[in-house]
Amino acid sequence: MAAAPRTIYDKCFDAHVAHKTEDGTVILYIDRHLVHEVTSPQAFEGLRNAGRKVRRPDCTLATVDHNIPTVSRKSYKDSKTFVEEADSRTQVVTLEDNVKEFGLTFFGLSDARQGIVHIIGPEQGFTLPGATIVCGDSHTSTHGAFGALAFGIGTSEVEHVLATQTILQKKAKNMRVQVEGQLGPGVNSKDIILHVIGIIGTAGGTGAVIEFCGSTIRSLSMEARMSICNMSIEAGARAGIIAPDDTTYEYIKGRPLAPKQGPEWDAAVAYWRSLPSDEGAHYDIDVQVKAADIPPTVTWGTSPQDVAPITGSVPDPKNAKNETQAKAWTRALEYMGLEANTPLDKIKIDKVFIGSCTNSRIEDLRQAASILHGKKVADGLYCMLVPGSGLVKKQAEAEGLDKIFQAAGFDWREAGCSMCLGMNPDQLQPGERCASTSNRNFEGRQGAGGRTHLMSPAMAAAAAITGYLTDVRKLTNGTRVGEDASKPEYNVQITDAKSYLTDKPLPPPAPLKRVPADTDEDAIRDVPASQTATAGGGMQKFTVVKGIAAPIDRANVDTDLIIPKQFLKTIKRSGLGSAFFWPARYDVKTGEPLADFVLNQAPFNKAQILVAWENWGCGSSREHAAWAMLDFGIRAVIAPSVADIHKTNLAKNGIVAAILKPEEVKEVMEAAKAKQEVIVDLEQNQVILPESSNKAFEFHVDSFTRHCLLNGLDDIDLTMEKENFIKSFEQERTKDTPWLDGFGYEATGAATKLQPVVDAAKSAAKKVTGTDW
Ligand SMILES: CC(C)[C@H](C(=O)O)[C@@H](O)C(=O)O
Ligand code: SF4
Repeated sequence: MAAAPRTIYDKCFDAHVAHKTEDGTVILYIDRHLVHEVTSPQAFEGLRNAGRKVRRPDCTLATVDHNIPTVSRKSYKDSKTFVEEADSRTQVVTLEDNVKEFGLTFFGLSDARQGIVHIIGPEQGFTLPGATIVCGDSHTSTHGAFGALAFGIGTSEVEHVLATQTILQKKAKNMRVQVEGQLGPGVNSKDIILHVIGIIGTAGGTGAVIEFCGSTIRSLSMEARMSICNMSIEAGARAGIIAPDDTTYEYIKGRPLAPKQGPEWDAAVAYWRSLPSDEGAHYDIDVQVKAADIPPTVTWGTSPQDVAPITGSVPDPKNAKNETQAKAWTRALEYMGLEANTPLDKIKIDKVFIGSCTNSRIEDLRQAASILHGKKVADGLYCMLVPGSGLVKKQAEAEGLDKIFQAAGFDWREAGCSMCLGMNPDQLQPGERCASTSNRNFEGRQGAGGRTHLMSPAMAAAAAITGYLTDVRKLTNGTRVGEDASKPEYNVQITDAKSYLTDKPLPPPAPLKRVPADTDEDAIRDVPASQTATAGGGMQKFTVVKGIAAPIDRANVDTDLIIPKQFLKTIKRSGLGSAFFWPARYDVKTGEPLADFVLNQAPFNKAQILVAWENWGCGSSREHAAWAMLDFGIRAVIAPSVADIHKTNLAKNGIVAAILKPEEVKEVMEAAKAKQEVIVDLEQNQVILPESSNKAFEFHVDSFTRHCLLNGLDDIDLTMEKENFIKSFEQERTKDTPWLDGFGYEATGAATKLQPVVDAAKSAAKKVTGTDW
């Protein structure tokens, strides 16, 4: 019998199964692991505490991006003196130490290849079709543009990948978003993805991998495709993926970490050509979009689904489809300082940010420059341009784009995440409004009290010129913007991105013996090592929890709200309870607790359970959200749906996500509001309302997660029990896809040489027995 047709997701997933248990839990082999400073310190600490090594340093690439200043690096000597903020410095220096100790390839602040983790992977050819790619960062979905299975993970999973080069997964649903036809003038890939999120909502892709296809997607460049997959996470999806084609291969060819030209390249391309979905493959969810229906799009509210055509107006809560939406819109309008029915192009802005892993590549910069050339930004506006990597910056300077931006009045910065989330000093002040090319418009995202409108680089450039949200078509007389690279409307020389990749690679870091605590290390870190050590893995058992449940009467609570960026700068897991729900719990300006917020009121300030509406924990992969909840005392969340990455993070920390039907959540919410106790019983798989005649609602937790929760098990140990499967998978991988093995950077003059694969067996973790799952 012929094999059933498969999607590209099915193929990538199936090709990486190292082991599968009866309940469908898979040990999925990971080909590529990207690491940054925010989500890795606790993972390395966990490895260190357990005496484990990094299993595949050759498949791991680290950089600093979130915390770093974007001011000129001319005076850079070392990070200890360059990064001024103490807690940011601690994270940067901790990663520098960790890459040395564990022997990983690292692009630090003195390296032109440093940049946002999702920019540098593709740039270096580290990102390849058919590969599994993870990073402790939700926008890992970006790499799906190459036909890779790429997704964000939490810090416990980062530790799992570092130790085992695998991750525990269950198969997701297949979803297809097909976009057909030609885009109108002034419309580009950012508009496509904002429009799609507007249609399906921020929970639309929950539990699914979205394949983007259709003639519109095929016609896009790799960089435009990356912007689309990047924001799949804003659509709630586990990953986004686009089948590779000649555009993909052309982009990859010649990059430092790509398979080398010759038989290796030919074999790789032959394999990649087998990846696109088979005719007749099954999709659980299908969405069709006409390119002609997509206008230049902006967001008006505090969720990426709050989108509208720039020709439209701020919506009126009176027209909301239900009460929950009306409440959410009212709240969003209040936060954004907007009146219902205001035309969008009458909204005045204070700042413009062009950057982020969504839109800081060379084509994004060219797009913005093609609008800005010969123009000036509006009076009183602060505008910043933050290239995605040192190499993007170099290329832009060679093309003269920096001159265009600077002449227009933009601040030309160094590479990093910058004001996308403001973990560094680049932030909005309370009440400031920003036209931004980033991906999240959550409350406080770009600075406490700041207001974000998401849009494309062309639209952000148009807003910079007028000082208002602006329809870019008005500035271009309806012509297509920056599309004909052979006849640029501005006087710059378009260059080839790959010519910037020929720098002499830096040597890989030499292994470092860890310095004893309380010597030099304490001086660097501001916090003595003795106070920063955290136990790796290890979680409390969960059987039954009975207690007060706090009613969080909101949908789409994002992890930026559960714990905002300023608390992510820790290298510990503990002590975050006071930061839990900070933006809602405290006055942004005075830091005083807000008496009317439920978690500040007795008895809810002692709640062990939360009840919320759909899509709890959407957005960022920060496991800090789970740590903050745990530290506050929360052991269970009851909701109609919980976002994928966050759900895993909860489980890794012994917190149960009890998913109930909306009408059941309604009853629990009412009981919670009445201050009645609620029981979450994992042994019986039931939520019980003891004060309502023991009314019970069934919930389901997959059997492996349930087993770990009931027994408080460390899943790294469990995975290492199956190490023989991982080893044989690695042997097969070396035979079938040899280009995925063993190349890091090695200083051999100007050339990059393949490095042998490390002996993974030697780094095997200690063995445990007596568990069976
Ligand atoms: C810091 C990191 C966990 C986070 C993410 O996962 O997305 C960040 O990149 C963000 O954009 O909020
Ligand atoms: S979304 Fe922003 S903060 Fe997160 S990785 Fe991308 S640029 Fe960095």
